[in-house]
Amino acid sequence: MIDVYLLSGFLGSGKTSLLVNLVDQVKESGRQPAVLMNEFGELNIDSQIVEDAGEVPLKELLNGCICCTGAESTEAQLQGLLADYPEIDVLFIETTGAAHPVEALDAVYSPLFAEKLDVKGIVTVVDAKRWIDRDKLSPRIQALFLEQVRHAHFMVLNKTDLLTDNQLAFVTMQVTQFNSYAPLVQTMNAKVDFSYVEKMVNVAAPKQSVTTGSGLPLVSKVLSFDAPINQEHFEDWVRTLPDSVYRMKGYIQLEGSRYSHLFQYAYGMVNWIPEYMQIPSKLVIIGEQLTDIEYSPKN
Ligand SMILES: Nc1nc2c(ncn2[C@@H]2O[C@H](COP(=O)(O)OP(=O)(O)OP(=O)(O)O)[C@@H](O)[C@H]2O)c(=O)[nH]1
Repeated sequence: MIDVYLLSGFLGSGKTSLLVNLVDQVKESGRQPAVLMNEFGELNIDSQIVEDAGEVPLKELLNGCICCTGAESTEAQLQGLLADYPEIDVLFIETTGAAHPVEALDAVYSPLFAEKLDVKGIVTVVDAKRWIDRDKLSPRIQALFLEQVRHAHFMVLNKTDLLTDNQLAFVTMQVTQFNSYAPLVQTMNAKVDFSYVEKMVNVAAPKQSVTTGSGLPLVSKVLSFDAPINQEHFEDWVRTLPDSVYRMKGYIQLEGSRYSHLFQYAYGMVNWIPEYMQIPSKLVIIGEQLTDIEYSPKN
């Protein structure tokens, strides 16, 4: 399994600095890192910085973010990366500062990778200076900034050099109140010990009955099905699910169909798209508190 970390954080918070640091540390530990990054616009400055850091497999998604270029495009990029570099140990995915962490996670939780990727969690870089000035952001951007903090499994409170001791104590208290389950480190230039991140992400994310990824509040769970599924019965089950299920997707073999269907669920809506091949039936669920969620096929 490849350990996967999503690096989230507001524009300019220090994600690229963190990425370069972590990639170096993974290499020093004798493991093979890889990077998937995306940015707005054609000019990709960040990937240049990472390439300069040495031989690291890298895929980039230009023209849009991981969420709006579509999960399919990310899936294709990931598939390409995994095929080209079978020896990857740790994969970092830098999301654009404008990405909502749930959507960024969504892109990596593909049923195609359920057995290959171990999504460890979201590491959010919080710009300490920006936190103080966040009232100056527009309401929509402010909400995104807070969502990135709320969904973190590990927080890097960066740019601490720009704050007084009092301000730093105050910001740290506020941020940890806002997200009280994720460990936090205070940094300059996003310098953090990767072995500490690895250890603490696991502490913050106790393994439940999940196959890939884990953590609070966002968790994922994979259900596998051996026999074809009755569509009506399945959709009835979907309607019984709690609001804490945000997103589901999977390849499902339906009764009466020769090939699999791609199943998508978001915001209460279901969507089925026929595929032209048989793919093992697996459903990836993303949400909060999923331990009790199981599907019992129609007898
Ligand atoms: N003062 C100060 N500046 C920092 C710190 N960390 C990063 N910076 C600077 O902040 C700027 C943005 O850093 P990046 O690492 O590129 O941040 P990013 O989140 O990848 O930025 P985007 O790609 O725009 O989203 C750079 O000019 C860094 O040198 C810090 O701890 N203190």
